Amino acid sequence: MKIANYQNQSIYLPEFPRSRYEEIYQASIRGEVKCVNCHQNLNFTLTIYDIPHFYHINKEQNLACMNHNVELEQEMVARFENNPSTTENTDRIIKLPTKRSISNTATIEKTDENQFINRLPFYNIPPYKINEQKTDQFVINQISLDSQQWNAVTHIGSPLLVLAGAGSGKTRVITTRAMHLMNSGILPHEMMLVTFTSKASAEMKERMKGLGYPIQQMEIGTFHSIFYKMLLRFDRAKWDSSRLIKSDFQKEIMLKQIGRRLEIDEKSFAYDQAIQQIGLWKNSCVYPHEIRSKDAWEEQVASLYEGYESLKKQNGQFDFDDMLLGCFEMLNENNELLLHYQNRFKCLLVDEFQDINKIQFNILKILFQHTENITAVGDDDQSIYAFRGSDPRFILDFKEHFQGSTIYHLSENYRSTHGIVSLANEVIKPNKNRFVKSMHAQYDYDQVPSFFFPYDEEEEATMIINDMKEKINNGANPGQFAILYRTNTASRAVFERLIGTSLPFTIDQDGDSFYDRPIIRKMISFLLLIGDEDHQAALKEILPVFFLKQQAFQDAKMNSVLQNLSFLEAFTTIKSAAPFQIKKIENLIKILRYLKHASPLEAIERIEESPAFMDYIKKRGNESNKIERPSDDLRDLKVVSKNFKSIREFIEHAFHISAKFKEYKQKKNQSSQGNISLLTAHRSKGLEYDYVYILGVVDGGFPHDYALESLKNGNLDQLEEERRLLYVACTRARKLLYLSILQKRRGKKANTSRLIRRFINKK
Ligand SMILES: Nc1ncnc2c1ncn2[C@@H]1O[C@H](COP(=O)(O)OP(=O)(O)OP(=O)(O)O)[C@@H](O)[C@H]1O
Repeated sequence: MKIANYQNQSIYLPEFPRSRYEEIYQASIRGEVKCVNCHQNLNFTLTIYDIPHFYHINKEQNLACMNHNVELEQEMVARFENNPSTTENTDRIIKLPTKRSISNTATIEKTDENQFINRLPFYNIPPYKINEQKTDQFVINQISLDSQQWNAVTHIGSPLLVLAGAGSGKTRVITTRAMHLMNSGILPHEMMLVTFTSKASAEMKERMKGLGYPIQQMEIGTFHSIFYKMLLRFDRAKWDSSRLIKSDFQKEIMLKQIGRRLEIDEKSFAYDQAIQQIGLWKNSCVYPHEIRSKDAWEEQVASLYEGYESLKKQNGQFDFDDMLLGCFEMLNENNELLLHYQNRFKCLLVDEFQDINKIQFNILKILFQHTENITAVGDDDQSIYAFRGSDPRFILDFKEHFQGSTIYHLSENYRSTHGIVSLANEVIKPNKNRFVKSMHAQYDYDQVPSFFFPYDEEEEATMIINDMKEKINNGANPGQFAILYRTNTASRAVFERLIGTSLPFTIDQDGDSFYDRPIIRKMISFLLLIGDEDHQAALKEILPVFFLKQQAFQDAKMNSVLQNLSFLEAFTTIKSAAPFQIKKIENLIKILRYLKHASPLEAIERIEESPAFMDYIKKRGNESNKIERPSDDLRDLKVVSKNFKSIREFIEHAFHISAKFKEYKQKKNQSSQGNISLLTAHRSKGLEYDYVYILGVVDGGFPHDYALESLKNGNLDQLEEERRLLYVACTRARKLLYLSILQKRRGKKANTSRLIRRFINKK
C-alpha cells in the first residue's frame, strides 16, 4: 500500500518527501501510522530490497485493505499526472475522503521509487568457471592445500615471497609452513613468526597449539611485542614499562611544552598532525637532523621532533616507535648480541609483508642476513598503512632486497563468491602502483554484490538493520555480519540504532563516542544551558570557548551568589574577563534565551553561528586536522538532531548513547563471536564474514575528503590507498556484500564514490 494516515493527515508515498521516510518509519514503530481503510496500525518497510510500502502483518487484513485502496491509489496517480508538480506549488493537496493531507512543506520533494531499487554491479561479470587443476590435493596436519599453496608451504632453498590477492590462503600458507618447517627438523625456538596484529598471532598460536606444537618456545607476535621483549632482556631498567609514553595525549603535552619554547601558536597549531608526522619520520628512520622541510609547517614539526627527542632522553622515557628504533640500534651496535640471536633464529616468517615499514624492514634485514630461510606473505593491493610509514615498495622490490628469492602467486580465492571476487578485481584494477593479478573464485552463489541508495545516514542505518534482522530471523548467525566504514564517525547512526534493538554487537573503536568528541561536548553543553543557566558541568565545559581559565569559573560562582545572578550571567561580571570576552558571553546569553522553545536543529545552527563559537572552531577547533574535522562533527550532529522535537529529548539521547558506548567499548576485548561487528575498514584486514555492509561509499566518505584534496594537488597516491582500502573491505565478505551509496551525507547532496561510479547503471 502506498497510502496511509499519519498525524491526522493522509500521505501518498510517491508524493511524500523522501527526507521524511525515516520519520514515517519511526512513527510506524510507535504505532502512529494508520490504515486509511480499517484505521488499524500500519507497518512501513524501509529495507535494502523492497520499495517502501505500508502493510498489515495480518495477511488477510492486508489483502482486504490493499484491494480497498487500489481505486484510491489509482485516483491519486491520475490526479498527480494531471497536475504535475512545480517547486512553487505548495497546494498539491492529496484529498482523501474525510481527511486532510500533508502539504505543509514549502516545496514538495517527490520521491523517485528508482532510488529504492538496489542495483547490481554494471560491468561484464565473467561467467563462472571451476578451476579443476587447482582444487585441494594435499594435506598437512589435517589442513588441505591446493597445489600452489603446497608448493609455497614446502619450498626450500631460497627466500620466499608468497604474493597473492585477498582470500587466497596466505595466512593458511604461513601457518602451515611454520608447522611444516618444524616437522622437517627446525626447532620451535629457532623460529620467528611476525604478524601484523596480536589477534592474528593469538589465532596462529591457538591453531598450532591445538595440533600439539610447543608454541611457548616459539617467537610469535607483532613486531612490537617480539622486539620489546628483546630490549627488556638486554636492559630491563632502561626499557621498563613505567618509562613508556603510552598515549598521544602524553605526547601532546610534551610537544606543547616544547612548542611554547619555540613560540608556536598553540591555538592554531595542529598538534595531532604533528604527532602523526613525527611517528611517520621515526618509522621511516628519518632522524631530526636529516629532515629537509618542504614548508614552514614541516619546519616547525621538525623542531618539535628534535625537542621531543631530547626531552624524552632527559626524562629517561621512550615511546612505542622507540622500541623498534632502539632494537635496531642495539643489534647494530652490539655484534655479540646480534650473533647470539643469529645463532638462535634459523628461520623467519612474516605475515602481511605489504605493511612493513622501514624500521621493521631494517631490523629483519640485519637479524636474518645469515639465512635464506625467510618467508614473507602479503598482498600489495592490501597495503593500507602508508600514514604510519608502511611502504609497499618492500614487497614490490622483494627480489632486489633478498637476492635469489623465489616468488609464488596464489590465484584461487577460497573466501568469497565469484561475484564478490570479480567486483574486487574490478575495484583495484585502475591502481597503477601494483603487481597486476586477478583472483579466481572457488565458489559461485546466486546473489552478487549490490549497491543500495539510502537517503541519508539515518536511513542507511535503518535499511541495514532491517536487512540483518531479516537474515537473522531466517537463521543467520549475528557473528557472521560486519558493518565496515571509512572513519569511526560514520558508524554513529548504526551504533545508535543497534542499541535500540536486541541484536548482539560489538564495536571496535579506541576513541570516544561521537557525543564525547570535544566540539560535540561543547555544543551539548550550550544546549544544556538553554534549559539551565546554572549547569556547572556545562559551564566548565564551555570555558575554553571564551578562552577563560579555571579561576574564572570560581569567580563567577562567587558573583552569582553575591549578586543573585544566574551562574552563566555571572561570567559577565568577573574581573578576569576582557571586554571582548564579556561581549561574547552577553551575546550568547541572548541567543540561548531566545532558543528556549527552539528545535534542537535550530538551536545548534544558531549557536554555531554565534561569534564565540565561530572563533572557537577557527582557533581551537583544529580545522587543519585532515582526517576528522570539527565542522564535520557539527554537520553530523545536525543530521541526528533532526530526529528530535525537543532539546531535552535530544540531550537525553546524547547522554544515553555516550553511556552505552562506554559499556560497549569495555566489551570490545571480550570475544566477538556471535556478535555483529562494527569496525573500520582498516581494522577489518585479515578478517572474514558472511555478510558485509560498507557504509557511505560516496565521494568524501570513501574515498575520504583528504584523498580528494590531495588529488586536486595532483597527488594520486592517497586515492590509490583509498582504492586498496575499499578492496580490503569488499574482500572481507564471503557470501553477500552491500555497498551503501548515500544520497545525502552530513546534510549535503552526495555523489557516488568515484571508486565505484563506473559500475553503476543509472537506469
Ligand atoms: N586450500 C583451501 N581449501 C579450503 N579453504 C581454504 C583453502 N585455503 C584457504 N582457505 C580458506 O579461505 C579463507 C581465506 O584464507 P586466508 O585467510 O588464509 O587468506 P588470506 O590470503 O590470508 O586472506 P586476506 O589476505 O584477504 O586476509 C579462509 O576461510 C581459509 O580457511
